[in-house]
Amino acid sequence: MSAALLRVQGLCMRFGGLLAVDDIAFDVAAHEVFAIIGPNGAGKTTVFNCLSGFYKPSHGTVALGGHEVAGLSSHVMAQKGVVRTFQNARLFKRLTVLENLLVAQHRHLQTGLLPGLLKLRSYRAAERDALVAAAQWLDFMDLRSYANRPAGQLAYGHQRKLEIARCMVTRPRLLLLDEPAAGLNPREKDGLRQLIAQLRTEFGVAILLIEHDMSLVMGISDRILVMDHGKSIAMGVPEAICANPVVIKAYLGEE
Ligand SMILES: Nc1ncnc2c1ncn2[C@@H]1O[C@H](COP(=O)(O)OP(=O)(O)OP(=O)(O)O)[C@@H](O)[C@H]1O
Repeated sequence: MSAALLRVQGLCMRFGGLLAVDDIAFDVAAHEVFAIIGPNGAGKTTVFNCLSGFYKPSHGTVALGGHEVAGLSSHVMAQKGVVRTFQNARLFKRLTVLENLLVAQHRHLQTGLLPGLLKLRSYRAAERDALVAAAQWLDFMDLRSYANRPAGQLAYGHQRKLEIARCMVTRPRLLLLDEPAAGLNPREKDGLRQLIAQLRTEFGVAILLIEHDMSLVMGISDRILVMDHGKSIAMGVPEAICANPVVIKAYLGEE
């Protein structure tokens, strides 16, 4: 396996008396699909929040491409190529689908106020590039016919696709997907499975996902970390995780 893109070591997150994340360690390689699973309240989302700049970890290190990034803001993490989706799609619901994709790039590129006010050539070029990239992702996600609709009016499955497009339009190195299959119908889940495979192979992004849909997780993940009560209880390839009695007891057994 190639060198780690993301290396997490000794990660802890404490909320008062609760150690929600307790000494978690794992690597994600470039182009890898890595899943974190575990029962409700295991600490999965808290790990995501620590990796994407929403929480400053209580302890531990997070290295991206060999550089320490623990505690940086979500905005800086996005500039470094780490972006995420949320359990419930967080979009600018009153902006159009296209505008959502443009805003994502503006926040990312930071062409600056002055060039924008003066409409300098560099600003116009950035605007044009942003439109081209947005159009490409609208096509790729089959959302072009909704381009001028407010995002909040899209069907839920389309909103989830738009949220992933909004991440991808910033050309991330690592995409964090928080329960991407939640609320999707079986056909949409099949589409998601294909989409994740394509994002990795065609766009070279590594994917870290939290997911409760075991069929999806087992079908798309290279490796899986299982958490329970904040701790890591198993890590390995899907076949090994499925056959691990500790995992079956803690997680699969409660289905
Ligand atoms: N901001 C917070 N303040 C206090 N406690 C928190 C906070 N965020 C999470 N927790 C607690 O930390 C623990 C882990 O929560 P977390 O949301 O990370 O679990 P999870 O594995 O993502 O669960 P789920 O699968 O239900 O989303 C839970 O006991 C939760 O109540």
